[in-house]
Amino acid sequence: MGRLRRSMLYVPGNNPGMIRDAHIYGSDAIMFDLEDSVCLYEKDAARLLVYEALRTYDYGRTEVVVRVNGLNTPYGRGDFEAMVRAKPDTIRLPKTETPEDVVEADQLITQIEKENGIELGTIKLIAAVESALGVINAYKIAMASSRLIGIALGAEDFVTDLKTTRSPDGIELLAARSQILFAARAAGIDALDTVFSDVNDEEGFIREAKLIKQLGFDGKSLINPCQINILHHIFTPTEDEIQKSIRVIEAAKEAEKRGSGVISMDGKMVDKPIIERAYRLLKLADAVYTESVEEVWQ
Ligand SMILES: CC(=O)SCCNC(=O)CCNC(=O)[C@H](O)C(C)(C)COP(=O)(O)OP(=O)(O)OC[C@H]1O[C@@H](n2cnc3c(N)ncnc32)[C@H](O)[C@@H]1OP(=O)(O)O
Ligand SMILES: O=C([O-])CC(=O)C(=O)O
Ligand SMILES: [Mg+2]
Repeated sequence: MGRLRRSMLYVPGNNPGMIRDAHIYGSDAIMFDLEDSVCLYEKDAARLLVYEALRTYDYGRTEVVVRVNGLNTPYGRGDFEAMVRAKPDTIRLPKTETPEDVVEADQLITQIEKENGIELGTIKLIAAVESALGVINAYKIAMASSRLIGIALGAEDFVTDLKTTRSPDGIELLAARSQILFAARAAGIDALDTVFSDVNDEEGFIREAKLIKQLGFDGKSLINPCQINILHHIFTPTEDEIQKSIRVIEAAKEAEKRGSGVISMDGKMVDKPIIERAYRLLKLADAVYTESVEEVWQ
């Protein structure tokens, strides 16, 4: 099982207080933003602030991601130059539309790594898809670089591109979410869902988090610390699921001894894919309980 990426907390890159304390809330990743949460006249200041923070603070085991500006903007190149040298774990490329966007970012990172004596391939990439063209190209994007560890949806920009808005049940996002998920699974990387923008709508957030987990996503971007524990709770296997998985595996081992591939448990068929899911659930439970910081669900 790879790194847990249930929760990625966006932190505006121009907010010194939030940047210093971002990891204390216990999200799996923190994502310093140089793009759309930073207005044009603060772009340079934010880049400098995040650069200094990355070189100064110890964020412990939390994955550190920076969302840079795209290379088709006046800020993109400077963001890459500074951020690669500051060595976050991962750079998130916004508004990715083609595999060439990823290749261009990959080559630039390689060049900066070389110039600064950083081991090649150190900095990983997440490609965020935020337009119809990006969704159509999702698989090619997901396959475009060995640095890619995930492909993500940026729904606010996406619905704007589609000329619609976000609805409570998210029907307008279903096709894009599915396409991104297929692309991620086919490429063997993580599928990461978008932000839920109404901090005060807890019920709506829970509904969306359950939906994306059921679709198969590995996690979701967040905008506020109050969303972290709710999301982690939804992504944590229940005691019941854990016990059932243990029984499935025990029954499968017994069946194997008897030379039988398919068995029945509580009236339901248990065969290879079900056994594989049981192992995966136990691995997730193990990662959640051993790797994540304490979480209290009340
Ligand atoms: C479409 C897109 O591109 S979305 C991605 C870009 N957007 C962002 O990055 C926005 C990130 N989120 C935020 O800036 C804020 O959460 C807001 C503006 C939405 C709400 O801010 P507030 O009203 O201050 O939130 P709230 O009152 O819940 O904050 C509680 C505490 O959490 C801190 N906090 C809030 N959001 C964050 C965050 N994203 N990261 C780190 N700390 C945070 C606050 O500083 C505050 O700390 P304090 O108690 O020490 O003062
Ligand atoms: O990455 C995200 O979820 C936030 C974002 O940029 C968008 O929704 O357009
Ligand atoms: Mg966006």
